[in-house]
Amino acid sequence: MQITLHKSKPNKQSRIKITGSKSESNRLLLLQALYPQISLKNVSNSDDSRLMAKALASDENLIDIHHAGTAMRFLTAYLAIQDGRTVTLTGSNRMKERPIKILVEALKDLGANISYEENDGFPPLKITGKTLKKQKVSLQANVSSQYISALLLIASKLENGLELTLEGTITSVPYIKMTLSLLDQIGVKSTFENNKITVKPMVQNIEPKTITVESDWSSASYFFSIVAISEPGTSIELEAYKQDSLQGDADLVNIYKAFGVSTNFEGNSMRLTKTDEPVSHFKYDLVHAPDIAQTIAVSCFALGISCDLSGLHTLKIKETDRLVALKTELEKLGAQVDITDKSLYLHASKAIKSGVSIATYNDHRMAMAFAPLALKTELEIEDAMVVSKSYPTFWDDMETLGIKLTK
Ligand SMILES: O=C(O)C1=C[C@@H](OP(=O)(O)O)[C@@H](O)[C@H](O)C1
Ligand SMILES: C=C(OP(=O)(O)O)C(=O)O
Repeated sequence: MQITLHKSKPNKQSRIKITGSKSESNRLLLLQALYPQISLKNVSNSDDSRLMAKALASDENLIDIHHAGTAMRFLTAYLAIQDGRTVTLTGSNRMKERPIKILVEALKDLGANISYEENDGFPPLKITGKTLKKQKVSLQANVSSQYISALLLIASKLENGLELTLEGTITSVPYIKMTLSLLDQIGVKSTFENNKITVKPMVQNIEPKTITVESDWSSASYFFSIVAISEPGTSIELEAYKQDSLQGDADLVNIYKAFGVSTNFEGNSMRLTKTDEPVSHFKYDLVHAPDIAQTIAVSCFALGISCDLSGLHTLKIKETDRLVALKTELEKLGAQVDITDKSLYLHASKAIKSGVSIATYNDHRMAMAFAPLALKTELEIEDAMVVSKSYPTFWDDMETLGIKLTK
C-alpha cells in the first residue's frame, strides 16, 4: 500500500506512547523461554517480536522468521541447544542474503550441529539441537554484534558457561552491553574486558522476576527528526523512556541537540522541544548506533545542512543496503549524496522536490525516516506498511501529530 503524505504542520504539542524496544524484547523473549520464571511488561508489538515469540512457542520443524534479523540470529543459537530437536530455520529472500556464517562457525566450534540448506554462509539453516560442552570460542566482531549477543543469550545454559574472544574492532557495542545487562537483571554473572567476554553457567533456578521493557529508542528517532524540522516551540512528549537507557540509540538526545532539539525527562516520559537553530554541518560516527543513520541523514536534508556520517559498514547487510537506498531516494528529492561502503556524505541543499515517490526496499526504516519530510513537501511512501517490522502503529501516530496523509 502506498501512502501520500500531504505537506503538514505538526500540532504545537502532542503526546505519543511507543511500545517496548524490539531489541530488548527479542532478548527477553528468548531468556523467558530458557527461564520461565521471568514475566515481561511493555513487550514490543513489532512484527519482529511477534515472530520471535511465535518461533519460541513453535514445535514445528520449519520456522520462517521473515525479515527479522535479530530473531534469525538469536534463534540459531537457541535451537542449537534444544537437545534432540531438528528444525529448519528460514526467512525472507533478503534474510537469505544476510550473512550468518560467523555465528554458525562459532556455534559449530562449540560443538553444534548446523548445516546450510541453500548457500554456504546464509540461511536457511538446518539445526539439530544438542548439549554443547565446550566453553571457549573466538569470533570476528566487526560484522554484526547480533552474533555475539546470540551466543551470550544461551551462554548461561551451557554446562561450563562461555568465554568469548572478540577479534577485530567491535561493532554496535551498546547492543552487546544491553545483552549483558539483561543477563545481569536475571542473575547471570558476566565480565566484559577488552576483547574478552565471560558468562558464568546458571546452576540454580532463578527467582521469579518481572522486567519492564523500556520503549523503543530507534522508533523515537522519527519524532526527534520531526521536532528538529518544526517551528520553534513545537514539542512532543514520548512515553515510556528513561535517561539511563540500555539502548545505544538513546544517544539521540545528544545528537539532536545539534539540530536544536532539547530533551527533558519527566517521570517516565521525555519531552522533545525545538529550541535552537541547527548547526550548519553535522559530523558523527554511528558505529554504535547504526539504526538511526537514515533518520539523521533525512533530518539533515530537511534542514538544508550537510552531514558526514561514518561507522556505517553494517548498513549494507541490513533489511536492504541502506547506504545505496539512502543515496537513491535522497537524490530523487534533489540531494547530492556521496557514499562509500562505510560512510555517507550529504551536501547542503535548500530545495526539496515535491511529489516524489520514495521506494522503501522492504525496509521499515526507509519508510519512517522519510516521513518527517511531510513538514516540508508532499511525498509518497511506497509499500508503507513495511513499518510494521518494528512500529505497526507508526502511521496512526503520524496522524496524531497532525501529519495529513491519504492511504
Ligand atoms: O542486537 C540487536 O538488537 C541489534 C543490533 C544491531 O545490529 P548489528 O550489530 O548487526 O549492527 C542493530 O542494527 C539491530 O537493529 C538490532
Ligand atoms: C537492522 C534492523 O533489524 P534486524 O537486523 O533485526 O533485522 C533494524 O531494525 O533496523
